[in-house]
Amino acid sequence: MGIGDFDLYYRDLTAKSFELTHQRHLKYGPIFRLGPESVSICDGKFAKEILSSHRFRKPKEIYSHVFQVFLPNIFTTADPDFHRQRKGLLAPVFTWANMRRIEGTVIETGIRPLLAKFHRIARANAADKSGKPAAVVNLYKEFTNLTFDITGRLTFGRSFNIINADASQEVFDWFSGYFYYVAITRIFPFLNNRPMPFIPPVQRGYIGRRGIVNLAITTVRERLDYLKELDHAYPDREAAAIAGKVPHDILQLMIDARDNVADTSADKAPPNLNGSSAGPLKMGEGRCLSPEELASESLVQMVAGTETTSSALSWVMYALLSHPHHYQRLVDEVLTAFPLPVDATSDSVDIIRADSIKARLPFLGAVIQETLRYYPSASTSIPRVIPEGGLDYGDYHVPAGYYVSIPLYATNRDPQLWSRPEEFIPERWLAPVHRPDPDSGSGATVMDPGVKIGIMTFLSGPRGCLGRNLALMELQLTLANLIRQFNWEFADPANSMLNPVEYITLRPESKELLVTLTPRMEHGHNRY
Ligand code: HEM
Repeated sequence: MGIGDFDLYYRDLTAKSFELTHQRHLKYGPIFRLGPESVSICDGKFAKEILSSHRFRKPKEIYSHVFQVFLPNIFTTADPDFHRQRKGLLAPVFTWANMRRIEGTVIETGIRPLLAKFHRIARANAADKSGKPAAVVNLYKEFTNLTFDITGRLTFGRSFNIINADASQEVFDWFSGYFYYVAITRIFPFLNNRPMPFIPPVQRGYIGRRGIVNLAITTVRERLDYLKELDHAYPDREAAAIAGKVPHDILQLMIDARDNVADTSADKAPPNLNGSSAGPLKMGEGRCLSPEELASESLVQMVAGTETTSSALSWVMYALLSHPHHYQRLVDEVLTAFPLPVDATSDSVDIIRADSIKARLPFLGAVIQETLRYYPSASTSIPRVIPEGGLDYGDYHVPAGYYVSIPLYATNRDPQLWSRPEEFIPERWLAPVHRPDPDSGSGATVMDPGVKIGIMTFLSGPRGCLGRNLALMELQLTLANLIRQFNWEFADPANSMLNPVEYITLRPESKELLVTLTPRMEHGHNRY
């Protein structure tokens, strides 16, 4: 272990690595040495070049540790051929057209139950002696439960129903145990992969990992058995779909996905869960994912897609409530575009859909983008291995084999790309803003260069986020509908400041975003 490693652990332990790296870039410029064999580069345009191809590979040991719960998968692989093939199969699953297909599932599993729960809470409050429907909830926790239920339903084919659960669910404990385990075994690798009954948190993580792997395998098996039965009952899949028997979720889209390359050799056909070959694929069908590969991809989506999205939801609400004029502008936009019918009741009010939200709520889009810039859910530094020939940046040459890290939080606040980067300004996404010229003191009114280049929050290039469209759809649906149906305020305005900390994702240190909700229908005809 070198001095650089101590620095790395120090930064990890503070949970403020994102902020420390940002401060160092402001002090030392766009490049500095991060460790004995690694550099950090904060330069949006250059980062895009690095990420535009597979030349700068993922360091296998770092990625497999966190994201390889089971088999190598799209997230953990460092092999360009494996990745190209897997992304070729999975990227079409996450197109907007497919998001529309699964939107109903997202609404029924997550958005509607959450709205109903908030109405229930308000109704219960109104029934007590205060008579007021306003009620306090911890939005951070509610959003964690929401995205857990949605991703679980989409990738495991079943809702864990945590939104409505009174007690913690076993599966939720498995995942949280696993996340904690990953954090500990990263610092103490010798604890990895073995039962540790005398160290309860490690043992919990060990059990958690076994639990989620078994669950993923069982889920895929059950779905494949179900589809076999369907094939017996209906002449073809289209007839089954018309009868409403084909599930609308990501698991199904992954099962149906084929790559463009026809592969007729038996030895390349995917093995089944018992390890034997599933037999040759039919000509022209292309390769599909084996059951084990499906289980592995479902798992990594669960790991990569829940806390990232719930963190983004919490930070949007926090940013809005900390900037009441932005909040008010958004409320006006939502209620003008989608007024509540005067006789609306909590049960009858419709849910606004993603296409209408995108078309009619531009300020919401800007607020989401600005929050993803300002509080990137994955605020960490993204490491890549420098290929043969080394890396030239300005006057510097960094040798092959070193790591280059791209700090997402710092790049999203790079003054070269964003005017007044430390301010939360959603308007920058809609219209030119004043960019002061540091030399002349004057300036110009132009679009921020960062708007054109784009935020780094989902990364970019071939290794960019697979679930970006899904995350954006979840954000739009949740925020538009929550803001339309309820008014939101900090529960304790005098103590509302949150301290962001980084534990893989950026979250409030307290794990709390305490807010008061008041149903808007209360002011019309409908009452509790
Ligand atoms: C606001 C929410 C999200 C954010 C900020 C986010 C961010 C990111 C980032 C920064 C990466 C690159 C990581 C790296 O290379 O180290 C990534 C990759 C990935 N994300 Fe997301 N993500 C989000 C939601 C999701 C969702 C909902 C899913 C799926 C259900 C998902 C699945 C993945 C996968 C599979 C990869 C690996 C892609 C590849 O290597 O080709 N993410 N995400």
